[in-house]
Amino acid sequence: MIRNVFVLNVGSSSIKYRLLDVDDGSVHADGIVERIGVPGSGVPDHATAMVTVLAELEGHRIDAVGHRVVHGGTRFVSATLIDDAVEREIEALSDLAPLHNPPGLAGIRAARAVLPELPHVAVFDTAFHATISPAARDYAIDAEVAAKTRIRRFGFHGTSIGYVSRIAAELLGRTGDPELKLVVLHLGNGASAAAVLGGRSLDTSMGLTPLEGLVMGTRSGDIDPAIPLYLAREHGYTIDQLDELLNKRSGLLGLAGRSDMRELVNAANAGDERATHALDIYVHRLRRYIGGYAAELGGIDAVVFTAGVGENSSYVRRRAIAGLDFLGLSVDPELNAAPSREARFISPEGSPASVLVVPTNEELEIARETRAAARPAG
Ligand SMILES: Nc1ncnc2c1ncn2[C@@H]1O[C@H](COP(=O)(O)OP(=O)(O)O)[C@@H](O)[C@H]1O
Ligand SMILES: CC(=O)OP(=O)(O)O
Ligand SMILES: [Mg+2]
Repeated sequence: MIRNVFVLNVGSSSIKYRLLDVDDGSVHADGIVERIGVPGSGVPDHATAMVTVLAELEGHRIDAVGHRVVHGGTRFVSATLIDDAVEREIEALSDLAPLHNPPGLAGIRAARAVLPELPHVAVFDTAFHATISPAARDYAIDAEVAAKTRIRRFGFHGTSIGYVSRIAAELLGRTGDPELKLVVLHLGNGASAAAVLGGRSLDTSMGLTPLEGLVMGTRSGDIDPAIPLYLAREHGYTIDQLDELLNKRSGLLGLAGRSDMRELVNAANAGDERATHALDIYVHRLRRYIGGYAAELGGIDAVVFTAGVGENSSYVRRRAIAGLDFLGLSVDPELNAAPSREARFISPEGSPASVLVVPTNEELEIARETRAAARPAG
C-alpha cells in the first residue's frame, strides 16, 4: 500500500521537498535546499542536494516518490510512472522548457539513483491543460512551421489549478456540474489565469512556455512579439540576453525593482510611484484576462484566487474585482481583509457570482497523483 509519498519540486537552484501521508494529508517532513550550484554554498549540484535531503528523512518510511515536471509536451497528458524510457522522453522535452525541465530531470536522476527500489512518478504542470480548445491552443502563425517545431499553447500550473477547481466546486456545492464556469487565478512568482468549464481547462494564459500571459515577479507576460525582434535588430541583443531580460529582469522586478508582492504593496502605500505603476499594470492585465475568459465561458460563476499572492494579497484581490459588478462579481471588504488559511468566500452573501480564496496544495495533489499512477506497477 502506498501511503507515505515523498514529493519533490526541483528548481534550477533549489529543491523543495515534502513527505506526506496521502490518506490524511499530514506532513511528516518538509524543507528546502537553496543555492544549489552557487559558489561557496557547499551544494555543488542536485545530486549532492538530494543526499542532504534524504539524510533529513532518515528513519521515515517512504512508499513512492512524486516529481513535479513542468513541461510534459504532447507526450504526457497525465501523471506517469518513470522508467528509463520516460526519463529520456522528459529529457527530450527540455528544449521547450529550458529553465524548468532540466532541474526537474536532475532531481529525477538523483532521486532514482538514491531510492532505486521505489516507484517514481512524474506529475506534469501541463497535463491539466490537455483539454484546452483548439482555438485557444493554436497560435496564428504558419501552420507548417508550428507543426514542425511543436509550437502551440500548453499552459502550466495545472496541478494547482486542477486542485483548487475541485475545492471551489465543493465550496459552491456544484461538484461534478459540467456547466460550472470558473476563472482560476494562480498568482505566485509565476502566475497563470485559466478558464475552467465543468472541471476541465478551456483556456489558460501561459503558452508554449511559462512566459506568456500575466505580469509575474520577474517575467513580462504578454508583450508585442516584435519587441525582441526590435531589440535584437536595432539594439544588438543576443538570444540569451533577450531570454534573461524577459524571464528574469521583467515583470514587477523590472518595473519597480522588486518582485515580492508584499514589498511592492508596502512601497506603493508609502508613496513609491514606480511601485504604484507596476501594480496598475499587474492589475490591468489580470482584469483583461478575467473579462476575456468571461466571454469564452459565457459568464462566470466564480473567480478563484490562489498561490502566494492570490491567497494573501487582499490588495490585489480588491483591485482585480473592483468595478466588475456587471459580471455579478464583487468583494466584501471585511471578508477580503480577514486573514485565514481556509478555502472561503470573499464575495458578499447572495451575490450573483462568487469570489473565492482557495489555498493551493500542489504537494498533496502530486502525492495523490503519484499514488494513482504508481498503483498498477504494485
Ligand atoms: N502576505 C502576503 N501579502 C502579499 N503577498 C504575499 C504575501 N505572502 C506571500 N506573498 C507573495 O506571494 C508570492 C510568492 O508566491 P508563491 O506561490 O509562494 O510563489 P512560487 O511558488 O511561484 O515561488 C510573492 O510575490 C510574495 O510576495
Ligand atoms: C510553470 C511555472 O511558472 O512555475 P513557477 O511558478 O513555479 O515558476
Ligand atoms: Mg508556485
